[in-house]
Amino acid sequence: MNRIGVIGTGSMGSILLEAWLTAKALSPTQLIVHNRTPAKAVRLAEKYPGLSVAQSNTEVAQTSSILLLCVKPSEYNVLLEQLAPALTTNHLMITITSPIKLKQLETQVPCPVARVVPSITNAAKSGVSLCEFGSRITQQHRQNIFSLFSTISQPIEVSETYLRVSSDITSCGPAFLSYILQQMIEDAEKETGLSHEAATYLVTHMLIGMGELLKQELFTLPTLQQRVCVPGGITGEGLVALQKGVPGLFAEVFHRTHAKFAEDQELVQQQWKNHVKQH
Ligand SMILES: NC(=O)C1=CN([C@@H]2O[C@H](COP(=O)(O)OP(=O)(O)OC[C@H]3O[C@@H](n4cnc5c(N)ncnc54)[C@H](OP(=O)(O)O)[C@@H]3O)[C@@H](O)[C@H]2O)C=CC1
Ligand SMILES: O=C(O)[C@@H]1CCC=N1
Repeated sequence: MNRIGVIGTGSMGSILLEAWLTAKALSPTQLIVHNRTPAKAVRLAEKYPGLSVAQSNTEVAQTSSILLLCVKPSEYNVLLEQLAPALTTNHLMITITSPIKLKQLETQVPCPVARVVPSITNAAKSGVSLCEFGSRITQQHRQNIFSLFSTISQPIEVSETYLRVSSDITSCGPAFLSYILQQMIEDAEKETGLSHEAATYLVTHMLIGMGELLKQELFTLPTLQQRVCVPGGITGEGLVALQKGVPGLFAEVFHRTHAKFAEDQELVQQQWKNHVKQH
């Protein structure tokens, strides 16, 4: 595998890097990193001997063929400017952010570009990563991307149309579901006096067990409900409350994420236009 340059070792950049290293899918010498605040990158190099820290993004581009961009959308302008002197048609650029269209990115760089939207679940070498490929991507690039991300996730290809909602489910989903489960814990505490610790323990292990049932394909989501809902039993009573409050709730979630996404896309476009004017 070619050397991989990870740019931005914040939350997601470091999660991906550590997932590959702990999975032994990559060795530290196959990676070079750079972060705007150097201390974050240095800490990783101390933890994983052999991992190189570049002094600049130009150095990352000069010493690696795959560039994994793990910065936020608003940080792309500066980053692309820093990379420009060293970028060639032989690089493969992978962005992990959603609001920047691949077509837009292709106008700024000479190399093939792809998007892989990861998920925090990849930290456990689990969950999905969403892949979208730009027009310069070859079959070989696809294979390389799939093989790299399959060591820590289930990579699947998505079209731009469904990228947002797919990412809402796979990347934002862990936050949404943990919020709901947090409510279960708090209400159990409030309504019955069960300790926070005990409720957290029960909820956590219920979720792990449920994940196992799905993983082992012993049940699907609908058959799980059917089997737990004993006719005339207690679960059905509890579900009545959920049936009142939950339908439509995720429609609102998706409306909000899509609106924020459109806002971010617009902001990026404006930023890029202003940037071009200034130069
Ligand atoms: N968190 C998640 O679960 C997921 C996040 N994503 C996407 O990943 C992207 C990054 O998110 P996240 O990791 O949470 O954000 P963070 O802010 O934690 O990480 C971004 C990092 O990029 C660094 N950075 C910014 N500009 C540069 C530059 N020019 N050169 C080098 N490093 C730079 C920042 O440095 P500094 O230390 O100076 O701030 C920071 O460490 C976002 O677009 C997000 O949508 C995608 C899927 C899931
Ligand atoms: O909250 C965010 O913007 C990112 C996108 C996917 C997960 N986290």
